[in-house]
Amino acid sequence: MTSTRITVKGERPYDVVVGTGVLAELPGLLGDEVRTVAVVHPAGLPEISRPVCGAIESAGYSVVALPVPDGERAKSVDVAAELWSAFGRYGVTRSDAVVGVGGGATTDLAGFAAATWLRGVKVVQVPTTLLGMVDAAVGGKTGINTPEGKNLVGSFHPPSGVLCDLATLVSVPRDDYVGGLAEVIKGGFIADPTILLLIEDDPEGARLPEGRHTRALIERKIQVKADVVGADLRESGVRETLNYGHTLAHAIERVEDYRMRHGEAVAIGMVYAAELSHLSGHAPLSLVQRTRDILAAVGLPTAYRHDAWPELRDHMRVDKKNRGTRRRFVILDDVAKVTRLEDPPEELLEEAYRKIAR
Ligand SMILES: NC(=O)c1ccc[n+]([C@@H]2O[C@H](COP(=O)([O-])OP(=O)(O)OC[C@H]3O[C@@H](n4cnc5c(N)ncnc54)[C@H](O)[C@@H]3O)[C@@H](O)[C@H]2O)c1
Ligand SMILES: O=C(O)C(=O)C[C@@H](O)[C@H](O)[C@H](O)COP(=O)(O)O
Ligand SMILES: [Zn+2]
Repeated sequence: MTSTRITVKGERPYDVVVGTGVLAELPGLLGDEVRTVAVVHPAGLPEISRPVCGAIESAGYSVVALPVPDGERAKSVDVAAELWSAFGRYGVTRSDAVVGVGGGATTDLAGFAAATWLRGVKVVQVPTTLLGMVDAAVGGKTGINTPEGKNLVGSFHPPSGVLCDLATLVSVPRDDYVGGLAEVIKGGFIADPTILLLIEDDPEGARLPEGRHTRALIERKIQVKADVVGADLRESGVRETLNYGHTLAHAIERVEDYRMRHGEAVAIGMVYAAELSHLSGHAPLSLVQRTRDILAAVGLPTAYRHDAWPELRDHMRVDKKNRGTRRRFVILDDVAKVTRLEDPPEELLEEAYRKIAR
């Protein structure tokens, strides 16, 4: 299988490499100056970290494998502090590097640890879930959660490269894989309508790493993300579009104490954002229906608890897109036509919630 390279532009451009056998590129990305490489990986998945450590070791680097808790539990200040201690103990210097291997939670944490250690060391990301490949590992947004909310502490720290080994996707649990489809579908709604057509053509296949359109979907979504973050790394404009559906999603994740998958929360959040787009007079009703249909077709949720609104409304107040007391939402005029809803009235927000409540 040949590899595809998608370049992310910016101050220091880098490539996202998609294919199999892509770990061969690791030494080239680490370069000659690096001596010690800290490999951050989920503790329970030695089979995905072992080949990465092997590729680094056999290229002559000194490898420090640093296991972290699985999934979202890794994104805490305590786990970040453990990594800082380990970096200190093993002598990770400014000319060394961190490699993040795992799902989006692990790459967010690894990126954050790399961004903050010695004020920033090199990081290479090796995402091993669909969501990690098409979204989390690309674009340099790193972060951890705090008791107040999702990703509230973090930094923009682009990787030197992203290696997506498609073979790793076969062991991803089905629900985690499908969760990643929410971010793929988001890419369709905000920028690339072909993504929606490919999923609508074969929703069953979209749920599988070996699906007919899987590779095209992965590459197209990475291209959407690369285009956006290449133009606006620090989210001063167009990057906000990647947050479509996330205002409610992050509030749901917080209410669920991070036990709901990010992708599932994003799916519900996108139905809410579509309802908001329609109720505010921006998008046609057909956009709301299409959102529900495509998400349901791949098995993603489209509704949430009817009694959760007061809690969700409060959590949405800490969203990063807000400015002072002014609340801001990413909404659509139509597919691939993104706009913002500035300070909508409380009643409108609640009315949109009623449409997705069950
Ligand atoms: N930084 C960004 O721009 C960005 C973008 C989107 C999402 N995110 C973040 O990404 C996270 C969600 O990522 P996710 O969906 O990958 O979840 P995750 O990292 O929790 O991974 C899901 C599960 O799959 C397991 N896993 C990973 N690779 C595997 C493999 N190859 N085989 C078997 N199991 C494997 C993980 O250990 C975990 O249990 C959230 O924290 C979200 O906030 C960040
Ligand atoms: O890369 C971005 O920018 C995104 O918004 C992508 C989102 O899918 C991702 O979940 C991101 O972590 C959310 O960012 P946040 O700044 O709202 O925490
Ligand atoms: Zn997301």
